[in-house]
Amino acid sequence: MGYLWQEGEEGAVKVLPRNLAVPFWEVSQRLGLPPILSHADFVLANWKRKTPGRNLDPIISLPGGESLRGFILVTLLVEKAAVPGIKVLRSRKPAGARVRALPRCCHLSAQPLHREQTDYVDPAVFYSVIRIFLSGWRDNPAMPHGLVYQGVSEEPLAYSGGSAAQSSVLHAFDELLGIRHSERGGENPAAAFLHRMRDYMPPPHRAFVEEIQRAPSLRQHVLSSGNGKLCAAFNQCVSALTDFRTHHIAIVTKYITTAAAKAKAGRGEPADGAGPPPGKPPSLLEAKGTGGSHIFRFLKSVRDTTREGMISA
Ligand code: HEM
Repeated sequence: MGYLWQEGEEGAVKVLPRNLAVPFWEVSQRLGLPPILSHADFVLANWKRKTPGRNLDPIISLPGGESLRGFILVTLLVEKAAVPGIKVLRSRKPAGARVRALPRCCHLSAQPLHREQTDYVDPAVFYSVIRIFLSGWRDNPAMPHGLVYQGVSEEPLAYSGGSAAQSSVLHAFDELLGIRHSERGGENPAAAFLHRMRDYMPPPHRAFVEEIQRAPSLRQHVLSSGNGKLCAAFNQCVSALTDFRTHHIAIVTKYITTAAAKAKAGRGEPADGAGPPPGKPPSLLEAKGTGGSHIFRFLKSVRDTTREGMISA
């Protein structure tokens, strides 16, 4: 990603030389991941302890200094906060017990997102320095034809950039609660995007999400139980997930929309130590996510479908 984007979006490299492309391709094939930086590489596997039992540090880095470190580690904390929920989800306890245990776990995931992201990641650094390095070469006007992986394919290949949309956590909770983003009337770009993001998950994570999708419907179980307490617990989970997505929209507004406006007005100077922005602040992806989706239309549609997953009394 560093090699590709180091000159900014106007100087993006269109051909990845053979000595980088071939090993990258082969390692990715072995891992069952696409040959581009993904959530799995950048967050899930990208941490080490500074010293045994002490705080964490990322293993691989990109420009962005302390803000990059914060961005990686806070995202990792959200994953960690979801662990109790995932454990409940995997447990063999009866469905009712699992629904009752879940609301507390779903709530946890939102906490680090809105509190700590704001404390540790400078929006100007995120927008002007970090973001471009997460960009992909699919649906990206800076690289409309994709990237030629020399020695792998003569035709350019197109892949979406790294995004927490590739995390299995939200996909797993959605499947568990029966929140089907695809049911909002046939062809739904948000659903198609989210579904495509599963190709960027490590194969066991993808298999886990698909296993939950195939399992008997928890929602149906709660509905047919006629048990008010169970319905309330189920709705608390849906509500926690909706809140998480609402907070996330606020984060994206701050880190992309407001930061872009400040950068345009020349008021978005990254703090010292973040490294220089690669070229001009990126503008081509202002309204689009790193995965190429139209950000707010996409995020709001996903949030609204989540809310619609509530069971009415
Ligand atoms: C500076 C902080 C962040 C920014 C600017 C940001 C930005 C975005 C954008 C633009 C998208 C749209 C999809 C794409 O094209 O990539 C997205 C999706 C998503 N992000 Fe973030 N994000 C941030 C932090 C996080 C964190 C910490 C998490 C938690 C793990 C997270 C979870 C998600 C999820 C799950 C989606 C898919 C949509 C959904 O399921 O609601 N994001 N994000």
